[in-house]
Amino acid sequence: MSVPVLRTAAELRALPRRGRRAVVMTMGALHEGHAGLVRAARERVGPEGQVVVTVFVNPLQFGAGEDLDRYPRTLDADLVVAAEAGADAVFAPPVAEVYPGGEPEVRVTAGPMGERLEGASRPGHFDGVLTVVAKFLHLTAPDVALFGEKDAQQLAVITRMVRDLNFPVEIVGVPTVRETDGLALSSRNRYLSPEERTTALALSRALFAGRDAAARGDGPADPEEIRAAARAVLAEAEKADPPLTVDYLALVDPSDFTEVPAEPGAHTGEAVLAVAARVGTTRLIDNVRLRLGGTEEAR
Ligand SMILES: Nc1ncnc2c1ncn2[C@@H]1O[C@H](COP(=O)(O)OP(=O)(O)OP(=O)(O)O)[C@@H](O)[C@H]1O
Ligand SMILES: CC(C)(CO)[C@@H](O)C(=O)[O-]
Ligand code: BAL
Repeated sequence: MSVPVLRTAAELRALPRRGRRAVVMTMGALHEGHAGLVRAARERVGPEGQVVVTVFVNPLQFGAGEDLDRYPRTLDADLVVAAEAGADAVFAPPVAEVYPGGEPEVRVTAGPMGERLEGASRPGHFDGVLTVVAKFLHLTAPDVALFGEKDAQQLAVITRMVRDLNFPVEIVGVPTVRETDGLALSSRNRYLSPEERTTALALSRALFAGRDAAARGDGPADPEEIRAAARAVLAEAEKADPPLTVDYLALVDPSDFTEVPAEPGAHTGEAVLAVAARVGTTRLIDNVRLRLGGTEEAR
């Protein structure tokens, strides 16, 4: 099974439009989470529509000392995954095609939301993400763009950019795909040794413990109990061998990623419990959505 690979903006422009067009943006090293996004894209546009997958490791969103150089680049395998999941074309440009003048002087700024959690740990990260997402939305001109809830803050800043800057596209979030033991699929999982992977399971276990705490009782959930339940699991993993180092654990409002206040009932409706941690040299993130009214969200 094969899929056409487009390397330049000119080749992409020459791709004839067919029905509604969906785009799934990725950094490659495709896994079943990405395949799920492509299948969801196909469902959105139907058999007569068009699904374009982008594969691009965007240097602009990596900070100094991050894993830009070692990030897995597996285009041949990615083409197979994209084709099998139902993509019609893959746009995989070289860096010089996306940034012909070198680093762009003009960028999209993510604003205050881009400085919280992931943005605090990775300064400038979301400006880099939004700049390339804006470029790819212009280049692919989709009716709909799909992003994973695994990167919940990224999904929120992209949704905000599209609203604030009037991009004519629908943004759709797709639930996180997990291994049967709970680990969220991520391209960076392939950095993990078997022992590190065992420790890394604490991320999802902590989130599920927080979600269980939210579902206990009848009244409004207690944010401090949720945080404490998750923190207890992480604390154990900080003593494991190899250990986990927590970057942040936060219970936030999904629309702007501000912290949910400690008092039960002060924030009603949905919240996101998010975690970032390092195991060895690998930094992983994960999150779950939960209802502070006490009703458990479906996984
Ligand atoms: N497990 C998953 N379930 C659903 N969507 C996912 C999953 N993993 C990644 N995605 C989504 O796929 C898109 C491309 O993400 P990306 O290529 O960075 O993959 P990744 O596995 O998150 O990689 P990384 O390890 O670099 O974070 C994003 O919208 C991301 O949220
Ligand atoms: C959205 C994205 C493709 C932009 O480089 C990237 O941040 C990712 O893979 O999530
Ligand atoms: N999946 C988010 C892209 C990044 O970590 O840079």
